[in-house]
Amino acid sequence: MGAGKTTVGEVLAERWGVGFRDTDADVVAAEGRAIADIFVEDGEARFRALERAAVRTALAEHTGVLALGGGAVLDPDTRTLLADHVVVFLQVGLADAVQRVGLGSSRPLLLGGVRARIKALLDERTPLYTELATLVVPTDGREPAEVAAAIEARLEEDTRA
Ligand SMILES: Nc1ncnc2c1ncn2[C@@H]1O[C@H](COP(=O)(O)OP(=O)(O)O)[C@@H](O)[C@H]1O
Ligand SMILES: O=C(O)C1=C[C@@H](OP(=O)(O)O)[C@@H](O)[C@H](O)C1
Ligand SMILES: [Mg+2]
Repeated sequence: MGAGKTTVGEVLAERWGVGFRDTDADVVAAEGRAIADIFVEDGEARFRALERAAVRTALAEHTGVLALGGGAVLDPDTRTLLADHVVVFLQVGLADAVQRVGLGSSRPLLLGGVRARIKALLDERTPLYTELATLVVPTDGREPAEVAAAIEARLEEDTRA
């Protein structure tokens, strides 16, 4: 949340001339309602099930850049689905994340104290992100285009190695 997955994913896809897809947008399109509404009306578990299905479908039919939601990897089946893919973990510190997401209410898990909620989510999820990532890229103090360029450079280094 606020790491820049959606923003940097779009920049990267444009840079590479490939398609971009975001599982949050896929869930919203399939359900015809906002993510915040899904959380309020049906709960987080239902959202995770919809998200798991969206990740499965996107990985099967999409060949470009795919952005996931920040909590997607909480689902064990989703983690398994990611096993053979290049997975980039966009690292963000508390201060930059808070600044980026502001006080917008479109992220239901941030309701009730943005700073404290982001800290709790970062503490809880960072071990999972690190475990799943094939590439870890810091984003603090970097513009989305710089982050996209850093991902590209690191992937090229890996290809040469
Ligand atoms: N590297 C960055 N520097 C500054 N702002 C950023 C950066 N990456 C994303 N943003 C901004 O932060 C907000 C959240 O970005 P977003 O791409 O939706 O993150 P995520 O998909 O990881 O939640 C957006 O307003 C976006 O413009
Ligand atoms: O961290 C999370 O659990 C969530 C992150 C959101 O996506 P972004 O990480 O793209 O904001 C979205 O999937 C939903 O609000 C839940
Ligand atoms: Mg996003």
